[in-house]
Amino acid sequence: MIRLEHVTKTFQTKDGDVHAVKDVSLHIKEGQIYGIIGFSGAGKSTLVRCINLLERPEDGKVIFDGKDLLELSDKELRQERQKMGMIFQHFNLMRAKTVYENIALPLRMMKKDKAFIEQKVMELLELIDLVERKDSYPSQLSGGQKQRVAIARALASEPKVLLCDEATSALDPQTTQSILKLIKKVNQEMNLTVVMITHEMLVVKEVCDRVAVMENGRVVEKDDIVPVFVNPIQEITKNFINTTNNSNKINELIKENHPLTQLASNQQLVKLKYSSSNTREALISKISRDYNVDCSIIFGNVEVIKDTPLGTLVTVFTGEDENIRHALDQCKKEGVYVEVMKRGHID
Ligand SMILES: Nc1ncnc2c1ncn2[C@@H]1O[C@H](COP(=O)(O)OP(=O)(O)OP(=O)(O)O)[C@@H](O)[C@H]1O
Repeated sequence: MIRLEHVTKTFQTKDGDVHAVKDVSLHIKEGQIYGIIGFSGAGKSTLVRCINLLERPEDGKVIFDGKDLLELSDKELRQERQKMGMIFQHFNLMRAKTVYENIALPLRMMKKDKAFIEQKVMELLELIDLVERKDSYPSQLSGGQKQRVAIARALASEPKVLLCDEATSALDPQTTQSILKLIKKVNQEMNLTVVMITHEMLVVKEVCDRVAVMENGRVVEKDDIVPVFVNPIQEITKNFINTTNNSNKINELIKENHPLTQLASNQQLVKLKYSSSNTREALISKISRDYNVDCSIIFGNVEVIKDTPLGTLVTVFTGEDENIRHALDQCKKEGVYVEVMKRGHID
């Protein structure tokens, strides 16, 4: 659906060149919800604005629906842009227009007739559950309601893609959930491809199928969502993931040499992560029996990544070195992520 190939965007400023996006290649498939995460200034907004050419990259290709957008005439580009809706952190609604008129705006620009507009806007108002507020003005709505109107306006031209630039960043956690639910719904019911820029891993965890992590203009890691959560490679990705649960607390306890993490010479402290719901009990008791090791869990957590449960266990393994090694090899064979966090040593 969208293929970015070696996209590069540099801004010339009076203080010199700002390399906002450097050599980024991504493939966003039809029907996917694709997250782009990074800290402020990482280049996320610039990258997403390169997708609809609100920013023109100086290098690379932006291929949408098989067409290289950089090769199109202005008229052709306008047509392709109609297939991409966009929503923003601060909603960008027209203050002097009602909810109804805000949603109707793109249809009026497309010169659709009155009956078509009426039907489409009412459909969209029902979708966003705001039929009763059709004559309200944006200033009379809550943040969540404004974002719903912005989503309806973005969907009015029946786009194939919805670009979301920090769409939930100005909203409280509960309203964020309701907007994410709406985005998931339109993704599933309308087969809409969604690109979500965010600095919140919780948003990615809730809705995305795939994620790219940006740092200093580059994509430093990209993968499907479950593998990223099970086995993040880059430090920045690990830090983002740590914001979604408290399993990193154990690292602090290790640093402090907390009694929970003090080990005898025949013990190892091991983090296990698994992505299917029934692995835990069966695997732990099985390896304990088969390899003659004791496993005592000191931390356990299950979180749901999109719709997949992902478990984390921090476990003290007690036994012969050789036996623990075999037990951990068995875990790896079963698809469990294994990280030895600390080994006991002979004083
Ligand atoms: N029009 C512009 N002119 C000059 N520099 C720009 C322009 N737009 C963005 N930048 C710079 O490019 C870099 C990337 O900015 P961008 O807004 O893409 O990052 P971001 O990850 O979306 O951050 P944020 O979440 O804060 O918006 C920053 O250093 C920013 O200052």
